[in-house]
Amino acid sequence: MTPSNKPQLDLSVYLVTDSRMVPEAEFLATVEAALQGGVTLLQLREKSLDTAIFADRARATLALARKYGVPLLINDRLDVALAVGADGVHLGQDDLDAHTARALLGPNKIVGVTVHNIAQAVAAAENGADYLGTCAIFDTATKVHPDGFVPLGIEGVRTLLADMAEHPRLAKMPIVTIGGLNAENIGAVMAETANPRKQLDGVAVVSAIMAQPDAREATAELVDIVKAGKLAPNAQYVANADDALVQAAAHLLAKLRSGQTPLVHHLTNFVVMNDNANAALHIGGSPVMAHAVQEMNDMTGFASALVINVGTLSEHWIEAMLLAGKVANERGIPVILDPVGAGATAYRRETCERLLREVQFAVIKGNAGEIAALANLPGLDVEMRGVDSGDSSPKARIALSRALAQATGAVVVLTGATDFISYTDGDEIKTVALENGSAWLGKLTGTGCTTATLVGCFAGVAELDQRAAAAVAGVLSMGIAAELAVPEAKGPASFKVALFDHLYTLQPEDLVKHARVRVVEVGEDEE
Ligand SMILES: Cc1ncc(COP(=O)(O)OP(=O)(O)O)c(N)n1
Ligand SMILES: Cc1ncsc1CCOP(=O)(O)O
Repeated sequence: MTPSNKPQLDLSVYLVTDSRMVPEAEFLATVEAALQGGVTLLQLREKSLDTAIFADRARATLALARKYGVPLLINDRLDVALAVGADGVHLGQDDLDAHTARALLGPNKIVGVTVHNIAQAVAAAENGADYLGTCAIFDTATKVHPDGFVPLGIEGVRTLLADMAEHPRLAKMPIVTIGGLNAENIGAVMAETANPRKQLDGVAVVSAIMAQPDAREATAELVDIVKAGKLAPNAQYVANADDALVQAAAHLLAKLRSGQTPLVHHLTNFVVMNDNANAALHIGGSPVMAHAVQEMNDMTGFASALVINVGTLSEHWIEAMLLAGKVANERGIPVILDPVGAGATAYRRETCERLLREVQFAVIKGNAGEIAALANLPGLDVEMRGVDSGDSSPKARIALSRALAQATGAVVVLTGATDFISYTDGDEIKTVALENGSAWLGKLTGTGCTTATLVGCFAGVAELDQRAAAAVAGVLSMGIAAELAVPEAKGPASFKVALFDHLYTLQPEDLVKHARVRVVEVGEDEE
C-alpha cells in the first residue's frame, strides 16, 4: 500500500455518534440520514457496549460509511478499529498513545487525538496524529467530564489556534473543536476563534445531529454554516487580492522574476551584510555592499536603489551615507532609510537628523520606537494629533506613520505584528495595514534590515509613482515567505533556510494569494 491509499480527511462536519440518543432500531437510520445531509467524517463512540456488540455495530456503520464515501473512525478502541478494518481511531489523553496506535495501524489509517493545550498538540503531532480535536469548548450534557475540568471556551480555542499557527509542526495540522456546538453557535465559534493564519477545519458534534428529529436536515444546516465560516475569516483580505497596491506589488515581483536585476547599493551594518546580500539575490536583485567615501559617486551612480542602514555607524560611513544619498537624489535613484536604533544614542539621533535634512528618502522603514525617534527630531515639524508619547496602540502607530509620511514625503513602513505603511497620494495621506508574517522572524537577527533590502530591490524596478507598492511588495515578500517557511522549520536555523528558499521561489501569484492587506480608514480605532 502507498500513502495515497489513506482516506481524504475533511473535518468540516464531524459526527461523533452516541447510540443513547436514539432508539436502538433507529441508530443506523440516523447515521445514514446524517451521511445524506453531508457529514464529512464519522466517529463511532460507544462507551458502554460489550466488545462483540461494539464490533458488530462498527461493521454495520462501516458499511454505511463506505456507501457514502465518508471515513469511519472508532473512538478509543484500536482493537475494534483493527478488527473491522475501520479507517482509524480517535484517542483521548488517557487512551492508548498515538505513537503505538500509528505503529499498529500503519501509515494509511487516520489517527486523531484530543488535546487540551499546545504541549499536547505538539506531542500528538510528533507521535503521528493526522488531526487534532480539542477538549470540550463548552459545557455539554453529552459527556461527563472529571471534576475540575474547565471547558476551553472561545478564548482557549483561539489561543490554541494562534499558538499552532506559529509552530512548524502544527501550522498545517487540521483541527476541530467539540462540546455544546449547534447551529446557533458554530458560526460564531468559527469566526471568533480564527486568526488570519489558522482557523478551525470544522466542528464535531453529537447531539446537534444525533438528538435532532431530522438528522439529515440538521446536518445540512451545519454544513452550510461551516462552509460559510471557512471562507469568512479571510474574506476581507480575499477582497484585497484585487487591491491595486497588492496587484502593483505582484507586478513588481514579476519584473524581478523576469530578469530585471536592479543593482541595490547598501550602506548597511556588519551584522546583516551577508544575509541582506543573499536576500537581495534571492528576490531577484543584485546586491552591492560598499562603504568607502571614495567610491560612492561611482557605485551609487550605477545603482537602481540605495539602502542606508544606520545599525553600525562610524564617522566615515556617515560621510559616505550622506554622499551616496545626495548622488542618488541627484540621479533620481530611490533611497531607503533603515534607522536602526534611531533613538538609542545621541550619535544615531544626530546622524538621522542630518540624513533626513540632507537626503530625500523614498521609503523609511522602522519599528515604532525608531519611527517615533525620527518623528521627535528637531526640525521635522511632525504634527501628532491625539496621540500621547509612549502610546503603542495600533491607533498611535497608525498616527505616527502617517505623521512621518506627511513630514518627510517618504513612504513610511512602521513594522510590528501588524505593519502599517503610510504614503502620500497627491494631497492625501493613505495607510494600509499588512498582517502577514510570523513571530519566528523575531528569532533571527536582522530580519527588519532584510525587509529594507527587499523594499530596495522592489524600489529599484518601480516607477516614481509605485514607491508605496514597492514598500508593500518588500514587506509582503518577507511576511509571506516567513509564513510559508514556518511549516518546514524545526527551529530558528531551519526556519532561516526555509525563509531564504521561499524568498527565492516566491512568485507574483503567491503575493496575491496570501496577501493580507487592508486599507486603514482615517480615524479608525484599531483596538
Ligand atoms: C473529534 C473529537 N474530539 C474530541 C473528542 C473527545 O475525546 P476524549 O477526550 O478521548 O473523550 P471521549 O470521547 O473518549 O469521551 C472526541 N471523541 N472526538
Ligand atoms: C465527546 C466529547 N468530548 C468533548 S465534549 C464531547 C461531547 C460533545 O457532545 P455534544 O455535541 O452533544 O455537546
